[in-house]
Parts: sequence; C-alpha cells; structure tokens
Amino acid sequence: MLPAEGRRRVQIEGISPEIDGGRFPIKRTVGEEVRVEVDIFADGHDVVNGVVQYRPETSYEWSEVLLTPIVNDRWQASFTVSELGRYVYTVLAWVDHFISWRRGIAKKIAAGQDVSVDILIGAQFVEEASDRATGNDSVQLKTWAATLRSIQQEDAVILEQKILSPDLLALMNKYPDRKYATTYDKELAIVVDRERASFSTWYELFPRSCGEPGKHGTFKDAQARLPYIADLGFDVLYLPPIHPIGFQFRKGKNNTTTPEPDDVGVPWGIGSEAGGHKAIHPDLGNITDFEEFVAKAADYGMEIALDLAYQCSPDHPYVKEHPEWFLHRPDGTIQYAENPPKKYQDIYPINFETEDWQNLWEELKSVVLFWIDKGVKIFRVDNPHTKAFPFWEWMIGEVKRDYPHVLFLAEAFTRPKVMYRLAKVGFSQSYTYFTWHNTKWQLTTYFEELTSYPAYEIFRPNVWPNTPDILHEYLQHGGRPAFMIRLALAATLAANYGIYGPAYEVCENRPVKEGSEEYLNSEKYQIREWDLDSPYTIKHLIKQVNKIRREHQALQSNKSLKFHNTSNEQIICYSKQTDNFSDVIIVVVNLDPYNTQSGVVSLQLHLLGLNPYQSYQVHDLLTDAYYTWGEHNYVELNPFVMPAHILKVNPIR
Ligand SMILES: O=P(O)(O)O[C@H]1O[C@H](CO)[C@@H](O[C@H]2O[C@H](CO)[C@@H](O)[C@H](O)[C@H]2O)[C@H](O)[C@H]1O
Repeated sequence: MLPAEGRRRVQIEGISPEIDGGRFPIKRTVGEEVRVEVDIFADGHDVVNGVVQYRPETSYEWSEVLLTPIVNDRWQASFTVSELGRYVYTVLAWVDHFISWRRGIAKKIAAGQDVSVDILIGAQFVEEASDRATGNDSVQLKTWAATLRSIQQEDAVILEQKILSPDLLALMNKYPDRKYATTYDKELAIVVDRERASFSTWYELFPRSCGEPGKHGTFKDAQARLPYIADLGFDVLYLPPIHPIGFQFRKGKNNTTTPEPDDVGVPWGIGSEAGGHKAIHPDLGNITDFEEFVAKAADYGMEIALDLAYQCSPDHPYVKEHPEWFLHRPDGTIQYAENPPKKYQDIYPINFETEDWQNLWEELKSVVLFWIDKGVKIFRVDNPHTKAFPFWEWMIGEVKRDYPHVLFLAEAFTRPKVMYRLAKVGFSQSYTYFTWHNTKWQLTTYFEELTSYPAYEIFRPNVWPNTPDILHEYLQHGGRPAFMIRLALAATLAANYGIYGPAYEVCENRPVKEGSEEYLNSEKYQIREWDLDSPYTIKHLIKQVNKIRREHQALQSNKSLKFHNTSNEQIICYSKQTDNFSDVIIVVVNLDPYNTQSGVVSLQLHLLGLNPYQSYQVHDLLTDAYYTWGEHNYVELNPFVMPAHILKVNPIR
C-alpha cells in the first residue's frame, strides 16, 4: 500500500527526553527548562530544518522553538514550561529548499561559476514564501524576489551581498515551506509541578508524642511544636497516619504482638469503630482541630504532608462494609499484610484483584479528595509498591488533572525497576536507597545514576538519613558525628531531603536489638518524650544547613551535581551550581565518624566556571572560614568538630 504522502523526506529519530517510547511523561517544575535533542536528516545533500513544538495539554495552539544543529545530525532546542499541569511536545522537520539553494549558490559564486539560472530558482522560492507570508513581510519578500531577478551575473559584489543577505535569510526562516514536513509520530508529555516538588525540606513528627509527659498528644499540642520545627528550617511537616487505630491484633511496645491494655497501637494500623481513612483519631482531636493545625503550619511557612496508607486494621469499617475488597483464605480468615521479612499482623492488605475494583478505586480516590478538601496538598504514600501500578497511574492522574498542585511521595524501598516505575506512573517524589549508602563509592555511583538520563527526567529523589523504620548501623555506632555527617550529605546531595525528628536531632541511636534497624522503644508503638534541649542535640547544625539550602539556589536542584576526585576514600567531594555560575557550592565531607581524615580534593574547575590558572576564594558557610583554593586543595576534617565543608565559591575577578 502506498503511504498517504510519500514526499516527506526527513527522518526523525533518537529523540530525548522520551521515556519508554513516549509511554510516560517527564517531570518539570514551573519555570524549568526542557532541552530536547533529536536526530534529523534526509536523503541527499539538502539542508534540513526543524522545530520543537510544545503546548499545555489543554491548549490547541503550539508554540515553537527552532532546532539548532549540535553535531552528526543531532539537533537541540530548549523551551520553558510556565504553567502547572501537563504539557506535550513533539518535533517537526522539513527539507529546507531555500537554505539548500543558498548554500549551493554560495559555493558556486565562490568558485566563479555561472549562477544566472540559480538566481531565478531562488527568486521563485522567495516569491512562494511571500504567498505564505502576510502584511509587511509579504511585501518585503516580493521586493526581495524582484531584487534577485534583477541581479546580473556580472555584479559579483551585489550578487553575494543580496543573495546571501542575513536579512533575507531571517525573513525566509519565518516562512519555511513545510508542505512535506515530517511530524514525529508521538506527542510526548511533561508533568509540570510546583517548585516544592523539586526543592523541599521534610520533618516527620508523631503528633501524639507532643503532649504533656505521659499523655497522648493532640493537634493542639503539636501546634505548640510548630515554631520549633519552622525555626529549624523545614517546610514540609509529615505526619504518620492520623486516623483511628484498630484494637484487634494491635501491637504492643517494641513490635510485640502481646499489647498491654494501655498500649496506643501503631498509627499505620488504620481503622476502628471511630472510623477509617476519612476520620481523625479521637485522641488527636477532630477535623476542625486538624484544619486549624494545617492553617497554623501554613502561617509558619510549612505544609502538612499526610500519610496515605491504603490498608485496614481488622476493625476498619471497610472490612465489614466491603469484605470483597480483601482476600479471604479458604478458612474465611484474611491474611495480614507483609513486606518480607517484616510482618504487619495488625493490618489487612487491600486486594487489588477484587471483582469490585472500580468501586474500590473510586473509594480510594475519594480518600485523597477528602483530605485535599481539608487543606492537604502533599501525600506521603505508604508502601505504594504493594498496590497495583494501574491504580496509581489512574488515581494520581485524576487527582492532578483537577489539583495539579498536589504532590505524592512514594515510600517504596524495593527493587530499582519497581521504584522507577512508581515514579513513571505519577509519583512526584520518591524515597531512595540513600539511607543504606554510606561509602564514597556507593554515594557517587548512586547519585550519578539518579542525576543521569533517564532517571533525572522522571525520578525526584527525596533522601532520608533515618525514618521510624530505619536506624542504620552507621548511626547506631557512629555517635553524634555520624548524625552530622549524614545530615550534611542528605541536605546537599539532594534538593529534597527529610529527617524523622526529634529522634534525629537528639541523635537517638539505640536499636531494639543488635543487628536490627528498628529503634528501641520505637515511637511507632508508643508515645515518646524527647529532650529537645539536650546538649547532645544537633539542632543548631540542622538549622544552619537548612538556612544554607534556602539561601543557595545551587543546592535547590540536583541537575548540576558533579563528583570530584579525592585522595582519601573517607573523603567525598562534590559540587552544584546554577546554570550561569552565579552560585557555585563545593561540598567536602569526612565519611568517617570516628577519626579526623585529611587528603587532597582535585576539582574539575571548568565544571565550576573557574579558570584553572587562577586561584579563587571559598567561604565555608558552616564555620565562616575563608580559604584560597586552586585545582588541588588540602582538606582536614575532624568529625567531632565539623565533619563537612559547605563552600561558597567567590571567584577573584
Ligand atoms: O513496609 P515499609 O518498610 O515500607 O514500612 C511502611 O509501611 C508499614 C506498614 O504500613 C509501616 O509499618 C508499621 O505499621 C504496621 C501496621 O500498623 C506495623 O505492623 C509495623 O510493625 C509498623 O512498623 C511502616 O512504619 C511504614 O513506614
């Protein structure tokens, strides 16, 4: 069968970014640039030309930006996304007969050949363009066509001046002949989020631990903690589930399955007679208290992130009202949830293969809409990898269509492909393996992967040195210096990071038993009191580091992250900078929490916009010291004093 149009000679291939053949969108935040690269070429020697077309998905009008050649038939163009929501982009390319003609005639003139017929051909192209143009441009092009026709072969100077005039070229570029243009056969999507998606500083807090000693804390008590958390410089306050907690199979302190009558249970064991995912734990307060809490947090510049844990305690109303949403075993019981080797005896997982999946999906979506209505704009999603991918793609897509400012953080610690897929189906941010990566090699290779194509386009890392589930042995054994080191790394390697506090700032390091990553007397199972004024706390460092992040744009994105050589395996060095080098930050960290380490860091100065033959000044934003640096620099860091340098580069002009 003949193609509908066989005269489209340009081939378009190798477009980037394009995720899985265009199946998934890339991610950007408002005001960010999208750089598109593509191979375009045609048969023969004709010159090709092309544009990247882009538009918000809801608009019918394309904007265009001209592609420029890089090398070897590879072209590039960049554009900026300025609105929240989804955009699409594609490529259009054509054989440019005018530019091909111009290039050919230039060579012939240079070789002194007769170009009288070529001039007439060019005039014809210009005339045709005048028909495509309107207004003054059309008049000008007609004049140009007449001028060309009047040129005599003998007028060598005029010949060159007129035919090769940049003004004529600019005018012709406005009206190319795209009759036989090739359009890339896909429109590729972009999800454009608000800035907090790419730069955020999280603090995880159990509100029930904010009360008077020995009493269950309320939202009102937690409200009193807001100035402290805001003062430390956090802008997202994440609360573990705030719903009623079940009684059947409730867990006791330290994850025992034999609770005392006064044990408070685990917040993730959601649902009791008092309600399910749309209810508030009666001991925390009521919906009005919650809304007040959200508003107060906003007054302190913080957003509340709510935990979205789609699972039910055996007492959850869904278990009675929708038994079909759970998988019943032949004996009629429901298997409790697991994330091997962890056992969650107090919760039932939802069965995403239920016959009634449409109603289930709608109900789960309604949970999100319910809390959006109460002022929540960020959801930290518990264990998303244990729920079906099609559900997430649908639910997040639906929610973001109407509420494009809403963000979802995927709390999945699982296989890399699964984690990336969750990001592709819509999660705005993702937890990472940072918590377990402590060596220079691990950190370098992992962050190089996260900041390279294609991960960079889809996966926004949110790194946590600790969580209520993970007290890494590095923190267990490394003492206060270990907490300082991991904080400095998290806050500077990734634009999104968080800590589980106050356990972090008070350097809580006792595991439930040797070899376990679980905390002793974990706040997941009991109310805890924390000494926020202990002399051991690292809150001053946290405050300082968060201030540095806010004041330095270089640290608010991951895209420029580059690692530099160091002569000592215990010392890691990396840099970040803004596109125009207005803000350049070099970070050096001693990874050894036990010993002073020293060595030489060798910087790739061209990556930092610095002249390799000139020294420059660095200002340590942690200690306020100044040093004069060059390409190779000696460093010495005592982890008991300050295990890191965060250096602002001041070029000497
Ligand atoms: O499975 P993950 O390591 O990703 O952990 C997340 O989900 C767990 C289940 O929701 C949650 O576990 C906690 O709640 C369970 C249900 O109440 C309880 O059985 C577990 O003992 C408790 O750790 C975990 O905190 C969350 O981060």
